[in-house]
Amino acid sequence: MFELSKQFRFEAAHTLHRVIDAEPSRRIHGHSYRAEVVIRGRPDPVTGMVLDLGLFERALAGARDGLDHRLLDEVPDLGPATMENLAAWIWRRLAGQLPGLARVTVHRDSTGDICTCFGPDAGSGVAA
Ligand SMILES: Nc1nc2c(c(=O)[nH]1)N=C([C@H](O)[C@H](O)COP(=O)(O)OP(=O)(O)OP(=O)(O)O)CN2
Ligand SMILES: [Zn+2]
Repeated sequence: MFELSKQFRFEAAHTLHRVIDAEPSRRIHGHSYRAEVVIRGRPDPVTGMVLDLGLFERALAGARDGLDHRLLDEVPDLGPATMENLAAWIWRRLAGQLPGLARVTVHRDSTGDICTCFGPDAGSGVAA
């Protein structure tokens, strides 16, 4: 069994309702995100590939386009623009296109924040 992964970066703005740091979080502000997508499978005996990385990249491009340079509050079906919901949104977006999808991890490198989604029921309050 193999794991094959690919990453993409996106820049996005959001607001959040929080108990702490409430006022600055409510204002529109931006973050740099990095998403890592992992699929699990066995290499095809003819091609030697779990999945052609070019096809992998094409699938990720659609998800990236839905998030990059967006106001995340306005992204359909995302819900509150947390890292948890971003990981779940990317999962839902890719699940139909990437057989063997195993996990989606969203990183905010500037603050060391990392969130991993392992399946479709991981979102909060948004129907899968
Ligand atoms: N469980 C979660 N908690 C928080 C999330 C989240 O997605 N899941 N997100 C936030 C906010 O995005 C918040 O803006 C992060 O705030 P903070 O850690 O203070 O980092 P900065 O805004 O200072 O980050 P910079 O990129 O350095 O500006 C909070 N909690
Ligand atoms: Zn934020």
